[in-house]
Amino acid sequence: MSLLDLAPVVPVVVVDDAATAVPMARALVAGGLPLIEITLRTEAALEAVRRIAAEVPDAVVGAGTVRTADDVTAAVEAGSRFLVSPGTTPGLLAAMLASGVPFLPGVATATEAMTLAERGVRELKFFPAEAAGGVGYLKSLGGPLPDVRFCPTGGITPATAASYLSLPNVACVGGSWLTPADALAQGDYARVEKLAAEAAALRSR
Ligand SMILES: O=C(O)C(=O)C[C@H](O)[C@H](O)COP(=O)(O)O
Repeated sequence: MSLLDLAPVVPVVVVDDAATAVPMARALVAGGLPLIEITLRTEAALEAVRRIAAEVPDAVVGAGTVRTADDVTAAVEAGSRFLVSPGTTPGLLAAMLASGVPFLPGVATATEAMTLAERGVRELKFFPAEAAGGVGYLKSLGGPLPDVRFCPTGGITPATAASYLSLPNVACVGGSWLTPADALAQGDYARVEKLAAEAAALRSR
């Protein structure tokens, strides 16, 4: 089974304070979303990955915003069990292939998806989903590229997630709406759990 089949929604989290990481991850898991992507955009990100990997065994924590080979090394050393990137360069792809963990490289065009499929990589992040063409664009890619599965991310909301999930080439969607910055800042993990439970109830087909 693929990582993409663990949950219909992958929470994409920006962690400003590593102290929020463990209770946040517990709330997401309790709500039914075990796959958690911590974006490497903040100083606290790697520490957040370390803490979740050590203290929340039911979570499958990974790193997002992976852009370089050094990011790959740091993310895996911290305990990331998967890697997600916004786009894919040859150097980054080589590092991800060598990492030993599953990864979702970012693409936004048919050519990029075909280039990765040529390398045997057929589970991809479609980013930035809404801005790059949304549901209609992914539906169009499904005709000529039926063997490629996507996790669209970028601009997806609770209101639009279901329409993405209804596509046969969409396995799950990613989004930041599960962990609003104010909820994390206030320690409102009950709100995170509620948002996660609503998202977990979205069915893919
Ligand atoms: O950080 C990364 O690796 C990215 O590629 C960008 C994120 O996937 C989006 O920023 C998701 O955020 P929303 O659009 O608010 O749901």
